[in-house]
Amino acid sequence: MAYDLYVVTDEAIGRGRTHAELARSAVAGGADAIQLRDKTLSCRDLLAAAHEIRAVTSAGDALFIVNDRLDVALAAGADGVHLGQSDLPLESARRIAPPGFIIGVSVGSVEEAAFAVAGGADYVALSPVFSTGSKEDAGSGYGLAVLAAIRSAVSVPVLAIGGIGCHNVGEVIAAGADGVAVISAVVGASDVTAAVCGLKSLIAAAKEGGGRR
Ligand SMILES: Cc1ncc(COP(=O)(O)OP(=O)(O)O)c(N)n1
Ligand SMILES: Cc1nc(C(=O)O)sc1CCOP(=O)(O)O
Ligand SMILES: [Mg+2]
Repeated sequence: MAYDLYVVTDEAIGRGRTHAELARSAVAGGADAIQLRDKTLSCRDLLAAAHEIRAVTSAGDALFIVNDRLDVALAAGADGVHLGQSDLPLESARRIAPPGFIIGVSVGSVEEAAFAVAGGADYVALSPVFSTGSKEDAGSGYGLAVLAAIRSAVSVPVLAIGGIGCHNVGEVIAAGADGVAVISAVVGASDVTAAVCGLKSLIAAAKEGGGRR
């Protein structure tokens, strides 16, 4: 599973574009994964958006992950779900999910990362690595040293999210991230496809330069 660039959709900063429109443009630019994240929609409307993104990601060979909602992820045939520390416990989700279903977990420390991996997480995401305005309760960033420590401690893909853009993605990869998850750097851009292309190029260069996977 390649997670180089994982785009999280957000209509609130998407310049009037829908989740599906944002996903379509991001996949066109080469996004490896799309996450549907929306705390405002009804379950029915979230499922409708999920079905649309499932169609877009299947056509474009990108992974489709749903934030928080395992029920919606399963109903839409998504590839996985992303769970935070206060969401459905990983153990409970794994008991319900089918074999091969991807479960990603937000972590803020080596300890949380090790616990998530021991519980069967398929990837972990340092959340946040830098401070961000895209999530009110994200808190200040944990930083690159914690990212490097998590990379050294676990065997699953390690992502980072929070305040990542063209200006700092290289150092995030150099610090050990296998990939990055972004919102505003892509969905806040006037040209989503070009923003994805730019980030993908920077990630590839950083991995090539640092001999990373
Ligand atoms: C890839 C990725 N990493 C972290 C998060 C944050 O998830 P969570 O801690 O559950 O917070 P909310 O996104 O639910 O507000 C994420 N969504 N995706
Ligand atoms: C969805 C999310 N979760 C975070 C966490 O720390 O748990 S930070 C974040 C938002 C990331 O947006 P941007 O790429 O615009 O900084
Ligand atoms: Mg959550």
